[in-house]
Amino acid sequence: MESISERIASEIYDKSYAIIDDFISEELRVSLLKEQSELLEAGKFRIAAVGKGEKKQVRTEIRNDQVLWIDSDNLNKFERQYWSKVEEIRKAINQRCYLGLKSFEAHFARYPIGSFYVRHMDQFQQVLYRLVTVIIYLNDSWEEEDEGTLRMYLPQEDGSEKILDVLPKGGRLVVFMSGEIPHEVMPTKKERISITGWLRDID
Ligand SMILES: O=C(O)CCC(=O)C(=O)O
Ligand SMILES: [Fe+2]
Repeated sequence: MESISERIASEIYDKSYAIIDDFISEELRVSLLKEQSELLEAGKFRIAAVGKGEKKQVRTEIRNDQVLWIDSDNLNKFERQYWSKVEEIRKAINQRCYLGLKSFEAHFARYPIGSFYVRHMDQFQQVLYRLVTVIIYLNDSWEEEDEGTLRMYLPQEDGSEKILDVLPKGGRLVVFMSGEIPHEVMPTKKERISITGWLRDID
């Protein structure tokens, strides 16, 4: 039987994205959410920046979430559980799509009420090594009226785009090709928590 990772890899191969509900257990989701709120309390989060290197700057008209990078050399028990599940995805995508993915980098992201991230692409000049975006949502509950959807602009064969709105439901995993799918976070009406990461072709 096909594993979840193999299913993700074949969906990435076929349509450049995959959405998997209940990718992590409730126990793991709650533990990661709790860790996030403790780190927030401790003042560890920073206003997210855009760009990289010398071009890096805070531009709150583009994005106004807060992030905290996870140190992949010092993972705690729960982070390690998530990393090992992503590792399965990395291997499966490499087998199916020959992308040569080597490593994973990720940060917690917190979107306070009213915050957003305008349309963008995750792979650009400074970060061409970001090949696949992997997002896990940690929210306790999410309804249509909470808004804050991930809006994906799926390129169509005829050159047009198809909009796909994804609710950031807890336990839901979204994977997509970083250089192929423009996307945005619509303004949220409820605090919105996730871990966003990228599979890379560098160590
Ligand atoms: O949280 C999301 O749904 C998307 C976040 C995002 O696009 C990013 O951090 O680059
Ligand atoms: Fe993004």
